[in-house]
Amino acid sequence: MTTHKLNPLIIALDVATGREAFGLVGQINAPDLFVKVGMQLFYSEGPALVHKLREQGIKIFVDLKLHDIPNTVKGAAEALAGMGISMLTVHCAGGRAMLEAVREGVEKGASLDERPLIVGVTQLTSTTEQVMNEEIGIPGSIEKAVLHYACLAQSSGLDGVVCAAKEVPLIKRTCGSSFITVTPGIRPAGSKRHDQARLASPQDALRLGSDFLVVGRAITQAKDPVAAYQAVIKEMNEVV
Ligand SMILES: O=C(O)c1cc(=O)[nH]c(=O)n1[C@@H]1O[C@H](COP(=O)(O)O)[C@@H](O)[C@H]1O
Repeated sequence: MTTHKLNPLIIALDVATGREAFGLVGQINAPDLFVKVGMQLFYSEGPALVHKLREQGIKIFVDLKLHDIPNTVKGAAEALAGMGISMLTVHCAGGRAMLEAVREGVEKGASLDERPLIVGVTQLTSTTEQVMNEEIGIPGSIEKAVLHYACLAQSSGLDGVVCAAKEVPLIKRTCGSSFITVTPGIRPAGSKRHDQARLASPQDALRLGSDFLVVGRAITQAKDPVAAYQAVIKEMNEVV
């Protein structure tokens, strides 16, 4: 499993073209880059882009948030795992049989010594409690819903979950410290909140126990992405 020695800062490459993606990674040019290729970039550039990034020694999180019948996600997970990536996502809302199928697919597709981490999306960080209650139809608090999915993910063989930083302590207390938490919705002081609802600063996310911080627009849309990346790293390094 590719758990260890991954950079805890994941850059979300939410850009339209490979050219823009390579422009950004070339500018930042850090030795241990860990980037997220999401729907926009993967759907436009495909697996070829993943292979090209890998050739540069970059670690890759492919975030396609799988959510379909078990047989379909199993095949998708197998194909993704065969690309030599380090992390992938699936929606916990698909239920146990689907989550177990992703795990099976990953094990089938991955090489023996290296399988990607599988993390389950709990409640999107753009979702408020009101939206979850009134539109999605899940009653109660966000924390309770997120914890429910975290427990389901763990008992279905996933390595961790994607959640908001504030929810990390409860998940770690319940599922154990080795159950991985990946937290988007990260905003360094002074940056725009955009469409995110459940936010945290890089320092707060680390202090709350988050294992991986996902940062997109605060870096990729900054006037100076290199300075923005370095500022986040500096902020993270200040947390003892
Ligand atoms: O699975 C994810 O990565 C994800 C889950 C979630 O709940 N919220 C969330 O924002 N993300 C992703 O994290 C990234 C956040 O981007 P920024 O808001 O620009 O930092 C985007 O690529 C989202 O697709």
